[in-house]
Amino acid sequence: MISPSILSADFTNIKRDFEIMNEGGVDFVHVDIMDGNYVPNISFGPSIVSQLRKLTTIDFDVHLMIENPENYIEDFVKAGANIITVHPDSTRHLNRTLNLIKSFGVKAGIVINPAENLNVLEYTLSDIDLLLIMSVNPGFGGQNFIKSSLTKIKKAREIIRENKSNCLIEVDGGIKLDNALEVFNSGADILVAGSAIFGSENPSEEIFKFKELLK
Ligand SMILES: O=C(CO)[C@H](O)[C@H](O)COP(=O)(O)O
Ligand SMILES: [Co+2]
Repeated sequence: MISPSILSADFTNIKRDFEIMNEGGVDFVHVDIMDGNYVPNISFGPSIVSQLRKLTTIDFDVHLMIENPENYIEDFVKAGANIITVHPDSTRHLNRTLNLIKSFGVKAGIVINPAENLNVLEYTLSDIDLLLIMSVNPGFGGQNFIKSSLTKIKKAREIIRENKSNCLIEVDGGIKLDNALEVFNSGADILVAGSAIFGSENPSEEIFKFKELLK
């Protein structure tokens, strides 16, 4: 599955970019929320997300790169999030935050940074619907894919299989047409692609190529 990140979309022409995603039949829209504190960059908040919600019926996969995300879960649910992922080190009581997300009927996930291991899964796997593996350091679009992520994706796939879990693996950062298949074959279910799609001359064609490649 493919989840274009709108971080690299053209916000002066955002309706057009949503039409492209609607027509391209993408599986999710990846929405990156940055607070300038957990990560050294600021993107946008729930009010923008709720405006974007009017432009599509595709599920919003909301990636929270913010401190104390528990304080904003309800706002993002009201804004139209369908999946909410949080970084374990951004929230004091991870189990409580995951339960809070699910209490609104929204899917919950955790995010693993490039230098972090998968140990947190031991006591969270049964509580999550999605594991988001970062293949760049969070904060910016357009960075290079970190190769060691492939080993981590394979390990995560193995843990999920051993535990007979339905948890999906999503991979985020530096995914392009030339590494997408390797990421997919390592065990990813959902690929996030921001600059590869919206930084290209022809985003519709890029979406089509990603879909063809992953068929
Ligand atoms: O979470 C993110 C950055 O923190 C973005 O989702 C990610 O970087 C996507 O952009 P690109 O495909 O250009 O790497
Ligand atoms: Co992201």
